[in-house]
Amino acid sequence: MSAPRVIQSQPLTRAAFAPFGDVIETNGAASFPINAGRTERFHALAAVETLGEDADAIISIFRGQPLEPLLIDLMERHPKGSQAFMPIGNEPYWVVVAPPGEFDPARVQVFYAKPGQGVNYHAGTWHAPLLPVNRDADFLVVDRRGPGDNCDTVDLAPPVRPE
Ligand SMILES: NC(=O)N[C@@H](O)C(=O)O
Ligand code: NI
Repeated sequence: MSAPRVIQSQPLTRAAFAPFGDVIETNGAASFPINAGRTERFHALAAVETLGEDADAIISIFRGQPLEPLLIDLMERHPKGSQAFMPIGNEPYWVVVAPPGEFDPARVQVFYAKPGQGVNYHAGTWHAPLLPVNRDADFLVVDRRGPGDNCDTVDLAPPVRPE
């Protein structure tokens, strides 16, 4: 395997992540009271895309493992639907993305997602598969179920090492 390309991570913010999808967090989000004021609703932080006939949205739990050695050599995209990851515990994770369209390795960016921060990849956004930083971690995942192939992959060479 060729020498890795180290990419410095950046904080996950709505503005920086906008070309790739949505950040699902309460920080900086509007809310309104419901349930007679006993609950705050942080409404519509992201929308679910399920393109094509007979497609629907499903909710799963992914138990992800860190990658050792931390070398990302594959990226994927889901052209027919969005994919959201919300950490269930308190573990940070790497978010490695590139804009939709033809994959351009020069446009790969790395975000460091803190506990409490979820992401919703828009349909077609290139991303590395789920990648906790330190230890196994569970995530609530909302994505598309439906006909047709919804996962394109591309090799990443040289591999990327987030930092
Ligand atoms: N394959 C699968 O369901 N998971 C990936 O899409 C991922 O982004 O982790
Ligand atoms: Ni995915």
